[in-house]
Amino acid sequence: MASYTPRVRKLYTLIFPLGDGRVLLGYKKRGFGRGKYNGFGGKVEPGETIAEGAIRELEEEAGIKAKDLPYHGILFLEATADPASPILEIHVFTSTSWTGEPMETEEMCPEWFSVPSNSADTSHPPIPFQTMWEETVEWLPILLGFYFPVSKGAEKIQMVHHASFKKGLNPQTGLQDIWHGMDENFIQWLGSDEADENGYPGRLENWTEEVKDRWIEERKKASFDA
Ligand SMILES: COc1nc(N)nc2c1ncn2[C@H]1C[C@H](O)[C@@H](COP(=O)(O)OP(=O)(O)OP(=O)(O)O)O1
Repeated sequence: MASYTPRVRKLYTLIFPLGDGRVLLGYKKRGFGRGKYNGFGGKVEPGETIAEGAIRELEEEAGIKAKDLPYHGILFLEATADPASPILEIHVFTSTSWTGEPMETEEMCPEWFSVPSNSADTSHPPIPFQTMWEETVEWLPILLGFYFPVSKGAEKIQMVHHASFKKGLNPQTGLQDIWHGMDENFIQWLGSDEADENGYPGRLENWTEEVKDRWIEERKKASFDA
């Protein structure tokens, strides 16, 4: 029987704190993604769970400690220009309850933005999609759009998203940057207790490493063959 060798992946977390009709984003002041707005997160450290890593990073970056942590999805990000590089596996959460007040830290400057919905708090500016990672623009409106009108059971909405990036000149920095432009991109929304017709579990909690790799490879092949 052929043995299964998992692909190298780096684990990251990403949290979007939510208020009534508003979302807290962080302006990244240094390092990877500097100059962009994003959720709060970072690498999962050895010995901690993904949820523990998410809570720690939110506190380090925004000064608040999450009391709830609905799980929404996984982003698989890959550099097309560098096939040997690991896949970034980013686990996405929201949070609606925390202790402390958002505050600027060495890494991030937190700011509230209005989410377009019936209950939107219009005292904040609209989400600055033009200064966010381009793959985030694909799924964040759907995630927030689902979340706000449907408060009951909203924590069940989940997604998997694969995006690959090509090398090029980054117009923002003027440098060669493998994350410069999005190449292939496919997204699947989950929300069922049943597996789909291809056998993929309807809940992310049930996705094994092997299932994740198979899903990515099948989607890539389908997009190549199309
Ligand atoms: C390129 O596409 C990305 N899109 C989005 N939305 N988020 C991304 C993308 N690539 C990375 N991220 C997220 C994942 C993490 O939340 C941060 C990066 O974390 P960082 O490299 O700053 O990790 P830390 O552990 O905080 O690093 P240091 O403490 O060593 O600065 O961005």
